[in-house]
Amino acid sequence: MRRHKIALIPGDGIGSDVITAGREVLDALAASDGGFGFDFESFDWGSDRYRRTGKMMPEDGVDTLRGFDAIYFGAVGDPKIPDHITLWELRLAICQGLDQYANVRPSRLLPNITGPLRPELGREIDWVIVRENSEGEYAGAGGRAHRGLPIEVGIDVSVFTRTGIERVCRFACELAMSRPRRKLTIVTKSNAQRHGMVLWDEVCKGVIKDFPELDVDWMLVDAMTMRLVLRPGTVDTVLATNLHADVLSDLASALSGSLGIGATANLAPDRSTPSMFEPIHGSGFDLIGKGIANPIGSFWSAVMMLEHLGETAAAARLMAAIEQVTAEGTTLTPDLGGTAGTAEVTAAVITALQRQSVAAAGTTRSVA
Ligand SMILES: NC(=O)C1=CN([C@@H]2O[C@H](COP(=O)(O)OP(=O)(O)OC[C@H]3O[C@@H](n4cnc5c(N)ncnc54)[C@H](O)[C@@H]3O)[C@@H](O)[C@H]2O)C=CC1
Ligand SMILES: CC(=O)C(=O)O
Ligand SMILES: [K+]
Ligand SMILES: [Mn+2]
Repeated sequence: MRRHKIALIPGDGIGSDVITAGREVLDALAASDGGFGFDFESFDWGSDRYRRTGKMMPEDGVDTLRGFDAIYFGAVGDPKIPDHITLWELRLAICQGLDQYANVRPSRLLPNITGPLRPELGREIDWVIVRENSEGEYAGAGGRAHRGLPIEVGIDVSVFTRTGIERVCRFACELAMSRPRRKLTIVTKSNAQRHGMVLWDEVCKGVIKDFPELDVDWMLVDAMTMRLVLRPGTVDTVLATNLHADVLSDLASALSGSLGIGATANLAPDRSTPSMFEPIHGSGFDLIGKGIANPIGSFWSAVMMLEHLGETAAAARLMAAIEQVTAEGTTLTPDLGGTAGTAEVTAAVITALQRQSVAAAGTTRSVA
């Protein structure tokens, strides 16, 4: 039997709810498949640990993760601890430490879900956003000085390197080429940001020469928000910087129904380090302890993890089960207009998995 060694990092708030749910679904999937299994190891890294020890994770946390096939992550963030501490000491420490430079975020309307767009426009959403995940605006370069004085200053420096742009652009081109429309939109703000963003455009112009069949267009990020809303069908694969794609992907997720649906793969494409899979949302301060967080984003992220692990048939089965639950429409969380809790949606997906035949799963579409 194939065994996959998975590090579970539920983290904070609703991250913990949706990873508990995701693990249940993955266990049910493995049990009904019979060909593979998971060796899960759960880590208590996050804000409670920070309160106890002063650290979000141990000093050698990133090295501990190197021994796993993949990481399944919830969310980080606590109402009582500054967000920049929690994010930088856990999620960004892992993504940067393991050089997971390609963040992949698919969006489409799941069956029977009505997003905020008019139905004929909403149905056109079928996007994958590729977010540069190692540098750019979130490189962490900068500093503060003269604290508390009138001359106090805070500086964040965006860092764009030829290597960083080149590798993520090549990744996005290959991903776009693997999709039927072979279409890539490259997003920057190279009118106002005249150094790093101009380098971005120049490097990408060089990379796309290796992909003559790819249909490439260029957008400034402000206009891109307009295009996602008004002409969703003209967009397929999108490449953008760390900050721009962070913002665009929350918009994309909301346009496809809810922030609770969006899925992410933080990929280390050369596979020399493990990749990390998580819903795009955060720890959901307003939902903590209510048991109503939508687990679909974490399930869809599990689909991406299964694909990465080579379990493509199981990935298709899980996606089909998610789609069956949204299609039925009777067991949805409040963000999608329903009244169910996280546990009920989880149970519904497990029931759908148990009912489906492996043959039927072979006809479902893949994630990206
Ligand atoms: N990758 C990560 O771990 C991320 C962490 N954060 C952190 O999370 C904390 C809260 O940040 P916010 O900006 O409020 O973003 P958030 O994503 O936690 O929540 C934004 C809104 O979306 C809703 N929402 C999010 N996930 C949902 C789900 N599964 N089901 C239903 N509704 C859902 C929330 O109720 C809230 O109204 C902060 O500490 C922030 O730094 C934010 C984004 C990503
Ligand atoms: C931190 C954050 O917003 C994200 O990973 O999307
Ligand atoms: K998350
Ligand atoms: Mn985000």
